[in-house]
Amino acid sequence: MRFTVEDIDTSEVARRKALYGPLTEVVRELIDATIRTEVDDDTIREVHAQVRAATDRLRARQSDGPFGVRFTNDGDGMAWGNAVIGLRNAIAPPLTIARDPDGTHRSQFVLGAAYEGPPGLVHGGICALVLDQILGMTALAGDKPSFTGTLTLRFRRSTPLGPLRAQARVDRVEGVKTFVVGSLSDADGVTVEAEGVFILPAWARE
Ligand SMILES: CCCCCCCC(=O)SCCNC(=O)CCNC(=O)[C@H](O)C(C)(C)COP(=O)(O)OP(=O)(O)OC[C@H]1O[C@@H](n2cnc3c(N)ncnc32)[C@H](O)[C@@H]1OP(=O)(O)O
Repeated sequence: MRFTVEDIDTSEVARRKALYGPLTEVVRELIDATIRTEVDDDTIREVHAQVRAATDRLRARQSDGPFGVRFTNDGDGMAWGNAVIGLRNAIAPPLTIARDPDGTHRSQFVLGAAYEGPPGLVHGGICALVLDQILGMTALAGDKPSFTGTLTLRFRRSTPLGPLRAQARVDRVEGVKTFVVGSLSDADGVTVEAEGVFILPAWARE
């Protein structure tokens, strides 16, 4: 499992954020544009060649596998490949998740065309993806890892593409298990309710 430490300071983290963040954002826009474009066939073929060339340039030097979850010496996490919050992951919406003083976690975000399931609606698996992340981050206590053991969703009504909110809070802790509840909402209220059991794995117990 790739939890690694990188010997870099905050200015280097800021430099990398400023470098990679805009690249990820333009690729995210490219995904949306690819779904929604109605330009002519020749333009599609030209853009295809340009994107192929850009991809080949990035591939000229790359890591062997996924990004992993990296930490600085100060313990700041860089989950930059994460599918929901990753700074370098263009398929991440991305979510910015804030923690209230009482431990509740919240996020406001927009899901566009790339997250469609039924027409105009968010794919159910994407709802699960977003809720797994926010419930999982809520379950974390200190530097202990916590893995989703069970995630239960109730889709109360369809979730429209567009602006959404998610929130989660710890319901209770029983030994190595943390029970978290949360929801996904649109402007009219809750669309999906979630309950999760997050577990401190045996290999991380003292
Ligand atoms: C930065 C934050 C990011 C958050 C990202 C979102 C979170 C994720 O996506 S995590 C990835 C998805 N999840 C996984 O891949 C987990 C795969 N499963 C595993 O690794 C293991 O089965 C794991 C860790 C869940 C449990 O294994 P292990 O540590 O051996 O547990 P074990 O010692 O047998 O059981 C401990 C307790 O948990 C319970 N338990 C075990 N598995 C489960 C489960 N799947 N669901 C509910 N309870 C469970 C047991 O009954 C036991 O309870 P009790 O203490 O009352 O007897």
